[in-house]
Amino acid sequence: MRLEAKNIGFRYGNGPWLFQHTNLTVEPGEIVGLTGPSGRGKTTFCRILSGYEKPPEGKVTIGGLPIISKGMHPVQLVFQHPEKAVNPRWKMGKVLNEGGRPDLELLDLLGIEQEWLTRWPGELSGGELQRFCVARALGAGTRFLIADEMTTMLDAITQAQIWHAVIEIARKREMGIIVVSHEAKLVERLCHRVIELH
Ligand SMILES: Nc1ncnc2c1ncn2[C@@H]1O[C@H](COP(=O)(O)OP(=O)(O)OP(=O)(O)O)[C@@H](O)[C@H]1O
Repeated sequence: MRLEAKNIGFRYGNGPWLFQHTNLTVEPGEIVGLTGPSGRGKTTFCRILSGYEKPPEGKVTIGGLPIISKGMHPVQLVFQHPEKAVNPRWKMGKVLNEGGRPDLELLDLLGIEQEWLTRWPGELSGGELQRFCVARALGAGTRFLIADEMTTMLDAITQAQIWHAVIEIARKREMGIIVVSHEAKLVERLCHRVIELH
């Protein structure tokens, strides 16, 4: 089931068009890099793909069908700031369960410790918190993951561990990934192909 964005046009309110006639196809199991200068609309495009924004022009489909808005979205977005992505009043066990029953192998691959599940978000480091956001995004129903500067604020070792886990799971499940990053080396290393938003 491929993810397709066809003829997408978007602008905020009555502002100028950020992009128009934009197309993207990602196959299951494919890893695609999305690059472009700052402010060009990469994050906005990712938000459209994952259902947070409805484009005034064009459509997004999976397997040729529009995405149903009930339940967990099959296109999951993980962005740079994990502290903005979790409810500060929920302990981590509950945060994790938002993505469905956690996959123990995945938690292990991501280096999530059992003891962290009883902590509040504010009691974890940024890197520890981001591991939870990744685990939550990789629920059983996820077909495509969008990593929008997902590991940008992390040290090289944590970055490598998270990507190793994500790639491993993606390979097993034939999940597609879109990688948005300003780190050219990371994009080059991870992706089968790279497209530029312009
Ligand atoms: N809610 C909003 N209302 C109005 N304009 C917005 C809104 N969100 C983003 N923008 C504008 O849309 C443009 C594209 O932003 P976006 O975050 O998608 O770009 P980007 O390519 O991801 O940038 P970066 O690489 O710096 O993260 C920017 O000029 C931004 O100021």
